[in-house]
Amino acid sequence: MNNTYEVRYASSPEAVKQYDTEALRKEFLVENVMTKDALKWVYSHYDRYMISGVVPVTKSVELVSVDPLKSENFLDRRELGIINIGGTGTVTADGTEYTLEHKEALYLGQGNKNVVFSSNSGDNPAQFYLNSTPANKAFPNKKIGLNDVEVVELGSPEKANARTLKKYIVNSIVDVCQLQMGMTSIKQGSVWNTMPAHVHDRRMEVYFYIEVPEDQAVCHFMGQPNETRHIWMANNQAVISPPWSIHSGSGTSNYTFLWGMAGENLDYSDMDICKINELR
Ligand SMILES: O=C(O)C(=O)C[C@H](O)C(=O)CO
Ligand SMILES: [Zn+2]
Repeated sequence: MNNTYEVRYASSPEAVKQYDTEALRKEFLVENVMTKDALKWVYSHYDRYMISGVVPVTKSVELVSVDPLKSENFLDRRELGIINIGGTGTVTADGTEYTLEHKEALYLGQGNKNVVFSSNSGDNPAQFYLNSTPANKAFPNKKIGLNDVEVVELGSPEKANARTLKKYIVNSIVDVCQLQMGMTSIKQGSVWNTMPAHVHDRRMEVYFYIEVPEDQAVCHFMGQPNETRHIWMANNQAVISPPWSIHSGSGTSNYTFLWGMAGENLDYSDMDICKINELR
């Protein structure tokens, strides 16, 4: 099957307190995000956020609707964000071709019907990371190149959290209904992302860890600030962060991650910052 899906229901903070390692991983970790020549979706009931990744190697892959959407076309009532973490690729949307180089992004608005993903070379295929959220208005498609992103330098080497955050799909760059996406790269010698940690009960979030060396790992922290849990993660794995949860990580080396979110507002800086010495 070229297009499959898996549903993840939402869990309450009280329920998650009781989860063991296996249950936490089953509910929140997405182990296989990037699929060769096919699209496999995770449909989260947190803000009906959808997560997938496609690596077209031997053929082009078409975006088709999946059963939970009950719509003829995938984007009839949705918007889609795409970030390419592989070689050069092309996304064709209703006949318009968008070439995405490594770490370039594309926003596709509600109403696109025929969307096809392809790689320029099967030897160095594109790796399209996809996030989709419900939409109620058709905004124009827009490519976001490396010169279009908003860059923010955060943290410091002394606190082991020096990192570069790049905003790709945010409402100061592209008109969106609710989707926001970007990329944060931890600098060499630093290990922490999103520390001090924060919560934004208005928006859920999904992290997709990339550029984690094969023999290394990232420990992702989640939970309410006074009741945290952790999930050990490998390269190219994603984790769903409920709106009531912190989302932060520490690696055994430096790494990069793509973040995406959706919910009540489009205010990236609307975060309730946690005091580090009050985390439990
Ligand atoms: O390193 C960071 O800090 C982040 O990348 C934070 C995410 O962008 C985020 O959590 C946005 O709400
Ligand atoms: Zn956040």
